[in-house]
Amino acid sequence: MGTLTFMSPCLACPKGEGHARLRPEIDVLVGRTVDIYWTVSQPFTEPPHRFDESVLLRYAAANVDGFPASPTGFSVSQFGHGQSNPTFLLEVESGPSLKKRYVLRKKPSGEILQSAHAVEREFQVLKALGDHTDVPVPKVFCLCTDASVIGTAFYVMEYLEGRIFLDPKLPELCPNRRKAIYKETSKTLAAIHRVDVNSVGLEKFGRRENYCKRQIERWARQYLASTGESKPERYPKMLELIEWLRQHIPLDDSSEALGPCLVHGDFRIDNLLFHPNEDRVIGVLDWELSTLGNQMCDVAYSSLQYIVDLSLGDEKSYRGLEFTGIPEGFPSQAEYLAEYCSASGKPWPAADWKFYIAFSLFRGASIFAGVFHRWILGNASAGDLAKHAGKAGNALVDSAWEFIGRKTVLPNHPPPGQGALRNHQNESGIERINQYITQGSGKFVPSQKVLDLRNRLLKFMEDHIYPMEAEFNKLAQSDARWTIHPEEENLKQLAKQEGLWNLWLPLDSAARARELLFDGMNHVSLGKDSNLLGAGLSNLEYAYLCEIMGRSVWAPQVFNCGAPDTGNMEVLVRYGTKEQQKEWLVPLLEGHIRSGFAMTEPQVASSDATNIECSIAREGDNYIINGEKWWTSGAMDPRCRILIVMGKTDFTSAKHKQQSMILVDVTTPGVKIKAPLSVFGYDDAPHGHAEVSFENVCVPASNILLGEGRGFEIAQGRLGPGRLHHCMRLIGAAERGMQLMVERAHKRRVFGKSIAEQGSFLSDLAKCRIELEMTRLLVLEAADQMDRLGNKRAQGTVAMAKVAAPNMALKVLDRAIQVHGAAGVSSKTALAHLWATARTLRIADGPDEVHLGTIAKLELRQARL
Ligand SMILES: Cc1cc2nc3c(=O)[nH]c(=O)nc-3n(C[C@H](O)[C@H](O)[C@H](O)COP(=O)(O)OP(=O)(O)OC[C@H]3O[C@@H](n4cnc5c(N)ncnc54)[C@H](O)[C@@H]3O)c2cc1C
Repeated sequence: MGTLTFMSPCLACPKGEGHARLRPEIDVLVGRTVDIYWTVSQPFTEPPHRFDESVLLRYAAANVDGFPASPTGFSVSQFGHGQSNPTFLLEVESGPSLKKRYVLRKKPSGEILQSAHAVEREFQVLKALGDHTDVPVPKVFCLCTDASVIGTAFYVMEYLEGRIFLDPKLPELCPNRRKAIYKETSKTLAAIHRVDVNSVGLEKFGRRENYCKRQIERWARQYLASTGESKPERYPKMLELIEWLRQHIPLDDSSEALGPCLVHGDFRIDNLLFHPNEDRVIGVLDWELSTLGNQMCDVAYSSLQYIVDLSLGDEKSYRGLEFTGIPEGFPSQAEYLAEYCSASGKPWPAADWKFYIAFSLFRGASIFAGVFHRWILGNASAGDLAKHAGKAGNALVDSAWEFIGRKTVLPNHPPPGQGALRNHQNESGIERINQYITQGSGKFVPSQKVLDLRNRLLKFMEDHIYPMEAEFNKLAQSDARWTIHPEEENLKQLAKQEGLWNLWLPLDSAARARELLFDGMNHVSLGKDSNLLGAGLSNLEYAYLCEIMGRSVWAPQVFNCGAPDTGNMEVLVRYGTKEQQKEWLVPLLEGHIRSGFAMTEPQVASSDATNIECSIAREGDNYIINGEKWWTSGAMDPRCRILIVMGKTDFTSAKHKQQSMILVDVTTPGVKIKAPLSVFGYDDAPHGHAEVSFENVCVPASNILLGEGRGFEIAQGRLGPGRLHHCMRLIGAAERGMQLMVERAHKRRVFGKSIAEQGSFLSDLAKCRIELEMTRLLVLEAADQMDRLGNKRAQGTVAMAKVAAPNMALKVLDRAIQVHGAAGVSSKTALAHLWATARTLRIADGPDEVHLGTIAKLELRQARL
């Protein structure tokens, strides 16, 4: 056996160093199999653990299954010094070549704290798990509580051969194996957490409720006992941390509704025994601190290596992998958690992650304080390294405060790819849709290309959009609301670099733009402009992506997929001349400028565009425009440079031939952006919906689009795909509502139960999901029909989607608001703004009644045929 060195105190053990991980460094560091269950280190010599081997032999022969009845040899040796429950290897021979091995674990001799060395509990949990679950644990044979056998209670268990990895960075493994080992680690933890304690007889194994609260008090007491007068100095930040933790205990900590949950209490990679050759766990060890409680504490504890390095030493920063660099092949913290959530079916812990990590660090700091105190007293069994424990403890406290101070600690959702796509999380549907759209084949199963884009988009949202929402909102409510947040422009560049740019541009329109603007050059020859023309997607393909952008009101413009720009660009692509395209379409495609569409007028019912009164009169080589517009979305944006104005060039011709559309540079004299309008109090700064007046505005005649009297024709073209985009985004808005609703329902307790347990909520939630899925299918169908049949023949289905989508989103968001109580109507969540936006789309996208009229007319026409 190799020599033993102290590595790190076990942060779960009340005695700390008494439970220190002792390592056979040679065997393990080179990654070779550690050939015994728990490394044999020292001969059976330690005086406090002496006992009569012959009595033990007799007892074992009578009580241990398969133990040789007449052994020819029997030896006992002790595993690594320092374990809080002394552990021994029993080797028994019953013939020249027949040797059997067992492991015995006992309480320490002498006076002990009963609660700290409860081998009876270890035996109980190992037996329950071994007999009834697939959690890999060594098989236990017998528990002996008769002190006359070896002096204290003990149990005997199976001896397993395998590997223990003592360094969580797994330096001895290649990147692929590291990944596999961590995946297995998270799956094993999930297997423990999935155990139904009632059905395996562990329902009385501990108290579930108020676990964190009790733990905080326990470790706070320990810290106070180890520091202060005539002891090591107290660290004021530790006292503040205790207070912070008391104030931030997660709501579900007191929930009985979650039922009793098994907690390992010391779950970390070096308590797992891996198969000698395969990357799978064959035994979870060290159950001394197992109990019932809050399982997220186990999860956070098992992730601490990302935040801190717990090994003691000189001149250390104690900084974890997030600072020192994540080794190749290693999952990020979010990926590790995603695997765990996927395997356990637990909700994504972003909301309370600060607490759980801070709590684990606090517990560690308290243990280190104890170790340091004992070192000063001269009785630390961790040896000389314990002299660093004081500094290490304070470093953990500093890390906790640094972590608490971070803007974000986890993305709002698990990262796409790996386990997250299979996540059972939240029952929110966000991951459910990932499940069904990524599996098998069928009409609505997107191609691999779309799935790749979708995953990249999801990651972009997690990494860049959700974390910035609060910041963008803050600026939009400040005095500087009509300016652009610099980060928005940075994100646009990033989206462009990542190929998440102009994805809305349909394949056929892109082909036309390529022809006119780039003389038919293909993507490759376009070089740096290669993604200006989108990704060559159909409307159906874009639907899967647009939906994701709809989850945040801030997202679409970052990808240059926001309204009204997409509709305006579509007009320019389809109906613009080469010159018009060069002047306006290119900067729009590049995202350098923005645009507005000015049709609606305050004095006439604008849902019937034949009422429009704005005049566009030809004078020589120019047109003179006079009129009042309102609700010109985007006109307040400082980047807005071009308006497409709808007006009448001939008040006398046929009803649908009077209207024309013309391009107007907003800087043209006579254009007055008068004031922003607000929607339920939201002025949507810096985008805005403006009142605009045109007073003798003179523009070149070449600014007319398609020709005089062609306004209606263009409107039909513009409002096809462009308006379906609203429906796609509304699906995303509703998904966000579902997700927030479910998260809230799990957390919030009313009248003794969580909202998630209230019957009325359950039925409402289910109905929301049904409506959302029906609407999603309708929107996908409409997009598919536009691709296959063209915009005109798809108009009935598009009209249905336009009515169904905002109405569905309103219902879902309204329900989500209700579940949030007063917070739901405030600006504390994204719900109120999403709801307000969805409500406008029952009007802004053409009133429901107009679409219903279209649907009904088609239905009647069909019946006549
Ligand atoms: C947030 C927001 C953004 C907007 N952005 C733009 C923009 O960028 N550019 C732009 O030009 N306009 C924009 N609009 C205006 C929008 O297009 C119009 O509000 C819409 O076309 C309806 O016109 P109206 O407001 O004049 O309502 P009206 O035409 O006066 O209609 C009022 C109501 O009459 C009823 N009605 C209408 N037609 C029928 C029918 N056939 N049968 C039965 N009842 C009917 C409906 O209940 C309808 O809501 C926006 C509006 C909002 C709220």
